[in-house]
Amino acid sequence: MLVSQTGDITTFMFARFCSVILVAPATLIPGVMVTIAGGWLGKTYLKAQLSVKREMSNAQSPILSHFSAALAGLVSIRAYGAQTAIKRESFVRIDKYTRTSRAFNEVNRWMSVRIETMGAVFAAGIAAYLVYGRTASASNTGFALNMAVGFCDLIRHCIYAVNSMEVQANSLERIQQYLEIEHEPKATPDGVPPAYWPASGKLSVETLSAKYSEDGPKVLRDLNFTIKSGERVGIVGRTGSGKSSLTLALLRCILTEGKVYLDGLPTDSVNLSALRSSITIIPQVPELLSGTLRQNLDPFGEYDDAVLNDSLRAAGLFSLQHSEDDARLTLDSAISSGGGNLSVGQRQILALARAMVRRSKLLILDEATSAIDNETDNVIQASLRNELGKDVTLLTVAHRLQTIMDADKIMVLDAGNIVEFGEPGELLNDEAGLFRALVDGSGDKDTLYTMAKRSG
Ligand SMILES: Nc1ncnc2c1ncn2[C@@H]1O[C@H](COP(=O)(O)OP(=O)(O)OP(=O)(O)O)[C@@H](O)[C@H]1O
Repeated sequence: MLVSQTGDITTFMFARFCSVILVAPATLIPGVMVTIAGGWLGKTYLKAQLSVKREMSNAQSPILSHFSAALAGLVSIRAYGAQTAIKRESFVRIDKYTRTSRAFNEVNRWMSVRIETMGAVFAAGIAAYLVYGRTASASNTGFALNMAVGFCDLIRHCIYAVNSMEVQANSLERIQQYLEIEHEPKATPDGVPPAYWPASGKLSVETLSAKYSEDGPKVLRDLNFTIKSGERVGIVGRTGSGKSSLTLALLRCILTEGKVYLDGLPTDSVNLSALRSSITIIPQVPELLSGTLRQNLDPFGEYDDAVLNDSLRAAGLFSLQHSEDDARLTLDSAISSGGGNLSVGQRQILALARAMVRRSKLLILDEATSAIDNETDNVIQASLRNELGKDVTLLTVAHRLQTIMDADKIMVLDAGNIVEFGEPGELLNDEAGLFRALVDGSGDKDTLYTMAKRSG
């Protein structure tokens, strides 16, 4: 649209210029000079204006983010009496923005003053020439003057139009950059697995390596392991050892090499959407959608309320709330964007309920490191132990060793390698083992040994 607008303005300019030349041919040279001068002014203005505009946009976003952060934290600001500090910071940011926007307006004024002066001199020159020099008729003089004044106005409009085009072309460049972001392969009909898949949670991994980018380092190195259907496996390791990367590799969220078989089917031959809908991952802080709790559990309206309530009960939500509590969660409770009106523990319980509704055979739990109160944590652990089907394989990325001491097996990762994989008691017997070192180094060592003995 801007291109056609610029084209229209140029046509009008040309028509007006020709009209002036027809009445007063001697104005051809001054007219061309005015056009060239206008072009030069426009070029200089564009150069200055683009960088000032960039500064202005850079100064604008901190104000907006500061305002939205202040709005989100209004209660804390009042509670801690931080109004003055927030106001002071707002003024600093507004001052910075005002300085740049003042420079922006001054650049505009610089251009307008010159174009208008040039137009006035041009029109006055033509008027003097037609009245005292060529003595054209009154109607021709009026016509030529009208055209000349409009001509200079059009030069200014043309400069503004080209300028807006340049500014908006920058936004197009940004859109282009987003369009060029690498996409995951699209779902194809060939990769649709049979409807019964996965019938079990058996997981086999052969020489699985993974990295985050083509030229990045390997974060998982040639992992080989098999997990029987229904087994509970705890994944432990020091920070950065590759625990979360392993969960992402199983979901093919990062670049992988090697083979992963879920219920006998190689996952790289399965559609990504089919693969991801058959595995449920409960991240440390689960994301929820804004809507009702029912919509979050069953976004496509496939299950009736009895099934949904059953999953909430099995996940342990009802044991945490009293029936007379007005704030208790029900299927009709409103959930705000991201699940912001629920605690992390409640969100994990809902994510667990979601996994139960979907009857996933492979459940990956990234244990919440953020403070979950003991009662909620116990409820989640009890639900995982007692309510999941016997054929559901559970992988728990553990940050607290207590959670996985009664697991069937423990996988210990170190620098992207599996260094130990076996039953907890067996690993504890290895005095030089990493798992033993982790247990011995933890504050609740005695409890952990007792737990391992009891489950062994
Ligand atoms: N988005 C990423 N891009 C590139 N490298 C990453 C990314 N996330 C993690 N890594 C790297 O992958 C390696 C394994 O990290 P990962 O997050 O899997 O460890 P972790 O064992 O889950 O750690 P933590 O217990 O702290 O969560 C680390 O070396 C880390 O630097």
